Amino acid sequence: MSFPLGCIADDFTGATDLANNLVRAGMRVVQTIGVPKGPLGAEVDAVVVALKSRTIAPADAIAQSLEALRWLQAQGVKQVYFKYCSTFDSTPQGNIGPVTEALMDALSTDFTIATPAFPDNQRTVFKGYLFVGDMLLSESGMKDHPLTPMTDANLVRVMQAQCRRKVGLIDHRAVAAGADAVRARIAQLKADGVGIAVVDAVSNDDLLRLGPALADMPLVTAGSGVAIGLPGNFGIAPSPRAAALPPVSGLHAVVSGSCSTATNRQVRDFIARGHPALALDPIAVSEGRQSAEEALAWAAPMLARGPVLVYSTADPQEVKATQGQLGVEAAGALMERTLAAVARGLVERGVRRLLVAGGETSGACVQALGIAQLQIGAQIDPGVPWCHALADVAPAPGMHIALKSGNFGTDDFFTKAFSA
Ligand SMILES: Nc1ncnc2c1ncn2[C@@H]1O[C@H](COP(=O)(O)OP(=O)(O)OP(=O)(O)O)[C@@H](O)[C@H]1O
Ligand SMILES: O=C(O)[C@@H](O)C(=O)CO
Repeated sequence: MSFPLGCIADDFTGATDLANNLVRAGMRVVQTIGVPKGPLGAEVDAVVVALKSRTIAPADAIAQSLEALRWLQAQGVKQVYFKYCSTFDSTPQGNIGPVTEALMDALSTDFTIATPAFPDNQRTVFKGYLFVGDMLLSESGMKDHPLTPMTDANLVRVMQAQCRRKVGLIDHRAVAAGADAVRARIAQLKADGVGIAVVDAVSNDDLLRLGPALADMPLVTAGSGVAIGLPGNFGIAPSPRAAALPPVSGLHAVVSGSCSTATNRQVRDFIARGHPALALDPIAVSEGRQSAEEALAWAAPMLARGPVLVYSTADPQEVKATQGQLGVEAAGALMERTLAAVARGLVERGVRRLLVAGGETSGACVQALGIAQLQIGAQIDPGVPWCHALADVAPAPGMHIALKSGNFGTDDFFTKAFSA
């Protein structure tokens, strides 16, 4: 079965974020975990292939993205969307620039756009500068990111450092004037030898005006925001039917390995509401004083009463101290393994609505559950929908799972999600 829009996302929660915006704009969307081996076997309007290519070596990110592109082309897609983070997470080596150029080469196209604008989550671009809330990207927490510190908010400069092609800007004057003005600006940029243009957008209206100007572009690169303006190009309008998921019934749980500011607030809020929560300490786990089995033994009698939380979420000082003792990668890998085993054990014990917080943690949990694809449902908060999946331990009728990016969601997200 063919579908018109094919997407490649550089991480799992980011893929879900993109899929969520497409669903809200009326598309029926499936997210695949990695590149599928064959055709999908489901009737959809878009597929998002979720990779884990954000921080791997550029050559590997290119190879994986091209493999995803070949699969999408074999399904007959009309347009390709490369999704990266709304905070433009990358290093001077990539991977946003190198993957964009490799996809342009493979699609034989001489022009594309680049914009992480996602106004629903306070990511706006003006005069080529990315703002996170009221702060420039370079003044936000992203300046201290351990893997992709973002110290320059000027995206034309950031993108140019990663690209061979000339990078330009479609500024807010053109976007505010509408699709014809954007088309005229693109023609001018092409005549000046520009191959990739950063696009200003400070509101959803900007993104909706931009959409029609992208109708004939073989490749679009962006955060998830641009997605709200694309389904109209394929004659698709918003409809609640796009978000309908097969119903499931069962127990509720949250697993959190994210240590972001937002997730720390969400954990505190969940506990303050009197819900049962168990903290896993990486040092105790590394010394065998805590384990996934123990966490499951703690959770089992509690599950019938409502959602339980198992978390290793900690504040920055605790995380630093742990990393100092175990090493950054070893601490991360240990907790990903442990929380993934907890997620699997919870589903084995009857959990059928599972919320996972953190991109890496989500990747580990989805893989431990043997989930190959997710059907995207209704939004809980911007960027985070409930999804339906079949897992090794949750065969038909399956389970509902939500993958929350570290920075997304309101403080009461862990309780609100289960009443959504
Ligand atoms: N207490 C802890 N100390 C050190 N590392 C931890 C601790 N708890 C979790 N980790 C690790 O920190 C990393 C958190 O990354 P993850 O991507 O899951 O969350 P995030 O960065 O908040 O989310 P996103 O990528 O969506 O922004 C994981 O590798 C996790 O295993
Ligand atoms: O765009 C975002 O901010 C998210 O979808 C994401 O990619 C977080 O990793």
